[in-house]
Amino acid sequence: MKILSASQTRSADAYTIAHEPITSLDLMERAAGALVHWLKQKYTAQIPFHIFCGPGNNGGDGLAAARLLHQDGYDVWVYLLEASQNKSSDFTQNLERLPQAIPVVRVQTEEDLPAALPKGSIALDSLFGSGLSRPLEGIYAQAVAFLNRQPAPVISIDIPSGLFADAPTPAQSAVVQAAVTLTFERPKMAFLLPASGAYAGEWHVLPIGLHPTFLEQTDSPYHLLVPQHIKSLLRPRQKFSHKGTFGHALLVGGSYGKMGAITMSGHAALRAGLGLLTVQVPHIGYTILQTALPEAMVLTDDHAHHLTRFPEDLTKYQCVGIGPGLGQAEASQLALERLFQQVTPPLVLDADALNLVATDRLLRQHLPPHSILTPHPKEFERLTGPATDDFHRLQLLKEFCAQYQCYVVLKGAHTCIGTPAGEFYFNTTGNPGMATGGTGDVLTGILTGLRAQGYSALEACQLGVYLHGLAGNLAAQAEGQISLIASDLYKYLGAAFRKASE
Ligand SMILES: NC(=O)C1=CN([C@@H]2O[C@H](COP(=O)(O)OP(=O)(O)OC[C@H]3O[C@@H](n4cnc5c(N)ncnc54)[C@H](O)[C@@H]3O)[C@@H](O)[C@H]2O)[C@@H](O)CC1
Ligand SMILES: [K+]
Repeated sequence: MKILSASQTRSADAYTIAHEPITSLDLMERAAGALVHWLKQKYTAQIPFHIFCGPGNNGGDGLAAARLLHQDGYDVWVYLLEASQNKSSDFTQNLERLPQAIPVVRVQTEEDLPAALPKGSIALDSLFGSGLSRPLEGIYAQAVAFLNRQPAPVISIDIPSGLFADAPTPAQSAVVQAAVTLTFERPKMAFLLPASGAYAGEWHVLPIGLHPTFLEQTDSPYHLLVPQHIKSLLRPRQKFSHKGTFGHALLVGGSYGKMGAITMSGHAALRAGLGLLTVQVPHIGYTILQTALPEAMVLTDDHAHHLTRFPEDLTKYQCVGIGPGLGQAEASQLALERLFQQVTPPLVLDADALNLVATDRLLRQHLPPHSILTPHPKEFERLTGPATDDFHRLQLLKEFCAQYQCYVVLKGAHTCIGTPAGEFYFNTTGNPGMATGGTGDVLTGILTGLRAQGYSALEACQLGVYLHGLAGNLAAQAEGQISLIASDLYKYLGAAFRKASE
């Protein structure tokens, strides 16, 4: 699903108004209807709503929602913050339509704000939406501070007020901290990035029927991974297939004290549907692997504690995953240099393999094209240098993927896949329970297992990050987020495949 910029959203609104056709006022009514429908599912008419409206169309949404909630028997208070002279016409018309019975407080100075919102009420934030053009100041910033002080949960309409939809919001800006954001048609970029995403709280997308032709014809490099797309990628198993049909992967890693990492990758690769798995570990890992992962074949390095060479013949493997628990011994670096100068099967590089690539110019120069790299933000920074903000990091991601013709899975709450073509795919599954050691090793295993089965690099990345997060969600449902550990992810991977194919 494409993610639109604020200006593309404005164009989508305008196109819908012109081509559906529908008046702008009626489109706002549809948006308010979707909001109120959502609110009514969640809150009974015993819950009072305090609605803070700004001067633009976001404020207009709030006013229309106030009227609809009032009609449905809810107690509603409206606070008007219209210091700006540029009131939108839909705002003005919705103000005229507001029933007399709704109390309206005109807020010009901080003193006009109530001491506090009554216990048990909900605040709706419709101060500013995607039309925000500069950080909030004066009474608007004071209203934001007021809302953020309230114990009442704040529900932001479209976007938390003060947050820029698709540009960095300057530090120290006044931004509403929403418990929930109800956003129209598409999530905003800001929700997906670490510095801004937390302001949106739990966000929900409310479709408002923007014109499908516009959505189809508009290009965006930013995409969201959604269940329908994932389902379309999954290949069902054919009756006469055999283990050779599903690929043979090699996983390379493990070092003294870090054999668990490569063992977990192995479990995950197999649970991802892989036909055959060989794991290469330092000598010390032989018994560990044969015991902990009986389904895998094991090759041992001559060295007891770390990698010094790759197998001579790599042609029998459809993918090689390198890195979990690898360590950064000089001999391992040299082995990697030799590997990169050969023709290799598709590679998945993680953890110390990435750290070695980051510090060794020769490795970077010879990075085989179409490799998949899976850095977390710190590892990514080692590869590209520091980013000044989340949007700059996306720019660095784009440049890195283009320069090295690789796929980068930048891990985070919304893991982002960067491609050589300059596209970005944000994941929608996963939870904070997965912030625990070893979950990255599991992802490497899943990606290696999928790639070896013949999924393209992009397909493997999309399926891999989505299923990894979905397994995390299913594990958290059963075990809770706090107790979730990395091995739960491959334990629930089968359930994730089942759910994704429903
Ligand atoms: N017909 C449409 O176009 C629809 C618009 N919708 C709503 O409209 C919103 C966008 O509306 P607008 O474009 O009117 O934008 P906003 O409601 O976000 O506000 C824009 C107004 O605020 C002013 N402004 C911007 N930054 C300011 C600041 N820091 N301090 C003071 N004033 C500032 C602008 O000059 C403009 O007058 C969306 O977020 C959504 O909530 C929805 O009703 C769906 C349909
Ligand atoms: K808002």
